[in-house]
Amino acid sequence: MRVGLTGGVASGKSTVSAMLAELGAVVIDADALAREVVAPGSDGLAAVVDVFGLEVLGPDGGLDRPKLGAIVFADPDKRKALEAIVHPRVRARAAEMEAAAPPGAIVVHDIPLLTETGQAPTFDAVVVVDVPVEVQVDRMVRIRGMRPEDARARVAAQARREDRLAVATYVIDNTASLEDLRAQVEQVYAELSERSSP
Ligand SMILES: CC(C)(COP(=O)(O)OP(=O)(O)OC[C@H]1O[C@@H](n2cnc3c(N)ncnc32)[C@H](O)[C@@H]1O)[C@@H](O)C(=O)NCCC(=O)NCCS
Ligand SMILES: Nc1ncnc2c1ncn2[C@@H]1O[C@H](COP(=O)(O)OP(=O)(O)OP(=O)(O)O)[C@@H](O)[C@H]1O
Repeated sequence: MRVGLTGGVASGKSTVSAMLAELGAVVIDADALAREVVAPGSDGLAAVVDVFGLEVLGPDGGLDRPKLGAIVFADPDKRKALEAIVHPRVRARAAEMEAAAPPGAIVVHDIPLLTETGQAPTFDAVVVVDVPVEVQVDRMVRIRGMRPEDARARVAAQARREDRLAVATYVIDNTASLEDLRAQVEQVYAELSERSSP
């Protein structure tokens, strides 16, 4: 069974993914793959340097992610240019990882831009982690130390909350405690397990 997991930035996708993995799901994390495909020495990094120049490299030769983030979250055309490099490579790696999953596994694809990229219909079920924008911004500022304007720029680069909710099979509300979140994740996992082996 193939499950898409999405949510806005800092909504709690990674936290939910970790809980699903503990319960037995095979999780494929698009953000992690997006880092892997531009690792030092990769053709992805060479392609990024071709488009954005050597100034997006740090002193160690790796990608200066905060610097590239400041560029692409201020300019939609530049963001699209970066996505055109990263997304095809992420999808190829995700397909390889899915092919290597054990038969019968519940495979969860954690994809921040699942709604934006129109991938919802390709999954058997879509789980959306939902919080209001103010909670997203608060977590980015308070926990990650981002400037409020940078946090809002990231939110603005993503689908609206109602567009994500429109593609959800299951909605997980992550405005309360982690215990409350875990209880909802367990419930969703039980329902996915039932659907995958009725
Ligand atoms: C711009 C980059 C270098 C900034 O790196 P940084 O380490 O600060 O952020 P990280 O990659 O950990 O992403 C954190 C979150 O930002 C949001 N985000 C990332 N890229 C995008 C994007 N293109 N559009 C909207 N939101 C995005 C997502 O919610 C993601 O979960 C990086 O996000 C990137 O390479 N983005 C383009 C690839 C992409 O679209 N990734 C997202 C899913 S594959
Ligand atoms: N219910 C909660 N209560 C308090 N803090 C939470 C809760 N859920 C998640 N967090 C914290 O909020 C931050 C964002 O969560 P997480 O990293 O899981 O989000 P994400 O959606 O994966 O983010 P990104 O889009 O940047 O990849 C983390 O520091 C996490 O520990």
